[in-house]
Amino acid sequence: MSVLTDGKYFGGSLDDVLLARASAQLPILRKEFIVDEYQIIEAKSYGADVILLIAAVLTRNEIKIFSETAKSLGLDVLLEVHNLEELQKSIMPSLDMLGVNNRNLKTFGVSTDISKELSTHIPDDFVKVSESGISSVEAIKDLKPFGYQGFLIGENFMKTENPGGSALEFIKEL
Ligand SMILES: O=C(O)c1ccccc1NCC(=O)[C@H](O)[C@H](O)COP(=O)(O)O
Repeated sequence: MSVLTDGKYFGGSLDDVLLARASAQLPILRKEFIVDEYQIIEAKSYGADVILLIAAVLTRNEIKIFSETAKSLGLDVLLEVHNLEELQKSIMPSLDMLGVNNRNLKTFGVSTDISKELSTHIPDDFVKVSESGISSVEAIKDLKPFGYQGFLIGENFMKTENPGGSALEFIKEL
């Protein structure tokens, strides 16, 4: 379960992690622009299981330090990339999952083609996650042959009156 904790752009907060922790037994991802080790300690303290690191805003050295800090705290790490350059810069053993964001940050357009293109460049040691712009079961079925096992879906559920119920219905159809 992905919990956006960024307040400025998404209206989230760490209290949302506490609420999610108290409400569900699922692993919780703190979805945040992590730029400081302190945010990783916060994630652990508030009950998250996984942190997101965004390759577009971090150097390779920062990714190494932050992912090793997370692992030392027992957290898993999802590293997000948008292109091959970010992927090649970031691959290292302290990551658990590699996420390809289907949203182009320059145009905000979404296409799962980038997940397909990058899939062959992601070593099998990592869980492959396709992120954003997914709104149908067909899209998942289309991505699975490319090795994707995780799918980050937000708007498709959040725009409904009952996001939890919509997610359950969606999962039943898979
Ligand atoms: O994740 C991004 O790159 C992003 C860029 C601009 C606005 C919002 C963004 N992400 C917010 C989210 O966490 C999304 O809900 C998540 O990536 C899932 O995507 P979607 O299913 O398209 O909502």
